[in-house]
Amino acid sequence: MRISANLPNRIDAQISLQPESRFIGVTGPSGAGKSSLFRALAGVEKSAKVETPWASQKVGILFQQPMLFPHTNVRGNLALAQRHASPNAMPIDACLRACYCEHLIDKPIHALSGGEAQRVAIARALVNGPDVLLLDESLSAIDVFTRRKIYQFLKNLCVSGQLTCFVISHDLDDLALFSDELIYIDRGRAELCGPTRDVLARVFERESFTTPSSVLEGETVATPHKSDGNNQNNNAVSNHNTNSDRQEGRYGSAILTDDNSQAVNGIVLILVAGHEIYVSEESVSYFPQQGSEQLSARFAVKACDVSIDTNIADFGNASTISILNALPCVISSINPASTTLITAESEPQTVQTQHGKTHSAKVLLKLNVINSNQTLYASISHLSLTRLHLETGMQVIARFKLP
Ligand SMILES: Nc1ncnc2c1ncn2[C@@H]1O[C@H](COP(=O)(O)OP(=O)(O)OP(=O)(O)O)[C@@H](O)[C@H]1O
Repeated sequence: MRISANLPNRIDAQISLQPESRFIGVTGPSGAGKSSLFRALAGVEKSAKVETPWASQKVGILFQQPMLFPHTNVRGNLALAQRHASPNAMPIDACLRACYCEHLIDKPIHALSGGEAQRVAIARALVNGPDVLLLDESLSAIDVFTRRKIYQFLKNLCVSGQLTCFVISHDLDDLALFSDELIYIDRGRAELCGPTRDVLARVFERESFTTPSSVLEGETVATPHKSDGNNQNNNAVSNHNTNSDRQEGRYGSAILTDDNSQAVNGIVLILVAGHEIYVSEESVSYFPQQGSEQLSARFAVKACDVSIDTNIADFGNASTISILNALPCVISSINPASTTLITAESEPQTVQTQHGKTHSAKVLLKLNVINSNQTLYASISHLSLTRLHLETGMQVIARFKLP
C-alpha cells in the first residue's frame, strides 16, 4: 500500500506499507505533523496533494475532541450517522456494545464525560460503516482496560478485512500491542515505517528512551476461543462478520472474537519460547496465527520491570520471590541508559564518579530470548552490572513482574 501526502510547509510524507497491513500505528514528537497528515488523508486540507489506495472508499476521521452534535442526545447522534451509512455498516446496538456505551444511549451530549464522549464518537463512526478509519488520539481519555478492549474490537474488524485503521497515539505500548506496522512522523516526513517491533526499536534508540518496552509474542495456552454463545460483543462481531472467508484465507482457522482471553482472576497464561508467562488481561492483544488454530498473543514489557538473575541453574525454582515470570536469555548488548529524554515518569538519573564526572546510574541491556528471535530490554543499575559481572554473550535469566 503506497500513500503520499504533501501539504505546503507542513507535510511531505511518502509511506509504503505491506498490502496485508490493516491496523497501522502512527507516532512521533509533538508538532511533527501527525494530525496534519490525517487531515490531508481525510480530505479536510484543501491545499493538500494526496495519493491513497482508498480513493473510492469511505474514510472516517476522529479527533481527540469527539465533535458530537450537541443539539441532540447519543441516540440522535447515532441516528444521524446511520442516515448516510454504507450498506454493510454495523447495526447501532452492535456499535454501542463494541464501544461500551449502551447505557449512554439517552444521555445528552453535554452530560458525557471526556472518555464517554470519545466512546460514543467511535460508535458513531462505526455506525457510518467506514472502510478506512483515521483515529487521531481518539481514545486518549478512555481508561486503559476499556481502551484496549475497543482497540481489540477494531483490530478484529481489521483482521477480518472489514476495516483499515490508522491510529495516532503517544502511547507506544498501545501501538505495540495492536499495530501491524508503525509509522514514525518527524518534521512532516515519514521518517520510519515498517513492522511494529523494528520501528519501535529504532524509535527507542532515536528518542533515547531510558526504559523502552519490548514487545513479546507467544501462544495462548488454553483453547483459542470460548465456545459459549453468551458474550454480547462476540455476537455483535459475528452478526456483522460477512467476510469470515477472507479471514480464513489470510490466516489460519483461529477465530478472533471480542473476548479471546482465557483470563483467570484477570491473568492470562502465554507460552513464549516454550515458557509459561503470566500477563494481566488488559495488557494482551490477540491475533490469528498463520496456518494454525491457535491465537497469538502479544504483550509489552517495560525495561524497568526486568531484573537479571545470574543463577541460571535455579531457573524454575525462584519460589521465594514474588516475580512470576522468567525467560532464559543471552545478553547481546550493554549500553549506558541515555539521560537526554526527560519525561514525567523518568527523570534522568546521574551518579557522581570519583573524578567528578557524571554519567547515567542505569544501563540498558538488550537480551536475546533463547530459542526465539525475540528481544527483551532490561534497565538495571551500574552497581548491579558491576556486582553481577555482567558482560555480552553471558547467559542469564530475565525475571519480570506481570506486565
Ligand atoms: N491549520 C494550520 N495552519 C498552519 N499550520 C498548522 C495548522 N495546524 C497545525 N499547524 C502546524 O503544523 C505543525 C504540525 O502540527 P500537527 O498538529 O500536525 O502536529 P502533531 O504531530 O499532530 O502534534 P501533537 O502530537 O502535538 O498533536 C505544527 O508546527 C503546527 O503548528
